[in-house]
Amino acid sequence: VTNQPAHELDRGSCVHIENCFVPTSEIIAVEETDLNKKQRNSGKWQKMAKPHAFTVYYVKKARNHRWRCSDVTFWCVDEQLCNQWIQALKELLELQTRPKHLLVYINPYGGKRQGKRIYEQKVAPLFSLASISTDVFVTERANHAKDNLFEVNINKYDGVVCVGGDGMFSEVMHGLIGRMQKDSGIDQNNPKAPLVQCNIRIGIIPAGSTDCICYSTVGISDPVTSALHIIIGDSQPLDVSSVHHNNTFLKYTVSLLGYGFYGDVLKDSEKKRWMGPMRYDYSGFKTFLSHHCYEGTIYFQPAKHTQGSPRDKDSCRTGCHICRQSEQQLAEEHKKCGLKHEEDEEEWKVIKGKFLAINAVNMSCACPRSPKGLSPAAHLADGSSDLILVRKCSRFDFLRYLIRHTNQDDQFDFSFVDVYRVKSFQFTSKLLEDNESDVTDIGKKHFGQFCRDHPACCCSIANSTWNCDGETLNSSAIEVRVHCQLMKLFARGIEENCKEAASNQSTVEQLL
Ligand SMILES: Nc1ncnc2c1ncn2[C@@H]1O[C@H](COP(=O)(O)OP(=O)(O)OP(=O)(O)O)[C@@H](O)[C@H]1O
Ligand SMILES: CCCCCCCCCCCCC/C=C/[C@@H](O)[C@H](CO)NC(C)=O
Ligand SMILES: [Ca+2]
Repeated sequence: VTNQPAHELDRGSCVHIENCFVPTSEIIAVEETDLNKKQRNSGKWQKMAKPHAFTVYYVKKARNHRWRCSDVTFWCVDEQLCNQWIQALKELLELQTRPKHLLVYINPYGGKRQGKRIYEQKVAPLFSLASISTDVFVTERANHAKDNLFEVNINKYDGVVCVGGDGMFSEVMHGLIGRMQKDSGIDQNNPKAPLVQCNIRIGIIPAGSTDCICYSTVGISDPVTSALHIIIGDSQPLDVSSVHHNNTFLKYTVSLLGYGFYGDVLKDSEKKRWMGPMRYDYSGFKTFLSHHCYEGTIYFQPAKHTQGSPRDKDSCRTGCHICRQSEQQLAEEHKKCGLKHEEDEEEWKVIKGKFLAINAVNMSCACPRSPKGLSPAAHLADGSSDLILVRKCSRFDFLRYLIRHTNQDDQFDFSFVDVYRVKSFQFTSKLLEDNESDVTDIGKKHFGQFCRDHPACCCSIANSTWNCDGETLNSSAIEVRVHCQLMKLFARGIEENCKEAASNQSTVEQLL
């Protein structure tokens, strides 16, 4: 089957499986084959007196970023040669930085309530094949996983896996980032505190209703694909934004922080959890009909460090050069600025108005309902967020905007939609400004009399709610700051030319 001697394999090798090349980084496991179980179906080998065999399990890439575990068995007459191959391949796998011991949190109530079954039937057998040991924790209440992460001996683990949706991921992320800051003596309530990076990776096994974080970082929401990314030890850095109000930490967000439409949809849908994922369609329709707009003021600092723009045609893909450059650029800026906090002196822009939706997204927010996402050119790890402002418009125009989430047309090509790439922003609702609460501190600091110079207008009915990665957040004044690459996932971003790779591979399969 192969003409390469076992001792010639090195770290970057590919195993040549007939016409199919598998990078060693994508081998899942190598096992001696139990010949009693394995049927010797190839005529050539049936004639062997005492055959020996080993099986290589590897990642097979299918269409639309879907990965599957495939295997091929190598037969051999020489026992010693067979053992040499097994040994050499196992040594190669040892050289890969892969997780060996994982902490798994399962939300049994996320999505269609299938989390436990999905983990037990689809994921646990793969972990066991890859010799990964696990401590599994099925949550009994909301915040159970988060609280537990403050107590466990985290250093025992090479990663944390969450089985659930975006809300469950958010919980685990809060536990990990919070734990990291606590252990390092960082005060999360200080919005300007330089947060400590979280080097322990999180793997997401999608079992929620939207699974937007999984979809946007892997390209598909599929439990087996995600399990394989975890097994081979992929790594994808991720920007995280912190949300504060008056020097009080509220939440972190990695996908959507949305006020107005998406906040209202979430708030209404929480009452309908019994409907499962359908609740978003029901509440989406209801919220669309209500057509509420909200008045407020947004201050933002444009992200000057990054070369990209939200209107770019190219999207963030595996090994993205924009993310790499932004990381370097930010590191240089931090070195130069030192303790000077120059960020504060940088330009702030202000926008006042009536909005149907204010969406800040750290990633595209692609999901099965919206395959390109809310901002198709947003980057996973460039230290910026795309701030999308949908101004008051007719129901018909808003519907046209929503429909563009689901097709190929440019969703920013509307006179009532503005989009900015930012590194921080602040929002204050008009209601709060009028009440002259403490929150005006935020605005006054940068713009003094600005708000009072513009008399009140007629639109505000009540405040909306924030949709923060699928969790509700009630604050009508917030301060948001993007922390570049604060954490890492077991993922590799979305791969380019996936369709081509998949069709090449299927040709190979036909040849085998
Ligand atoms: N055992 C539990 N009982 C009740 N709620 C839980 C439990 N474990 C976790 N949760 C909470 O359930 C909420 C929603 O879970 P999850 O995100 O997994 O599903 P979802 O909301 O259906 O999916 P999505 O966020 O993708 O729309 C999270 O806020 C999480 O904190
Ligand atoms: C009539 C056409 C309607 C089209 C509606 C398109 C809907 C696209 C939905 C995109 C949501 C992406 C943002 C993700 C948000 C998640 O954080 C959150 C929790 O999982 N999900 C929702 C729905 O708020
Ligand atoms: Ca980003």
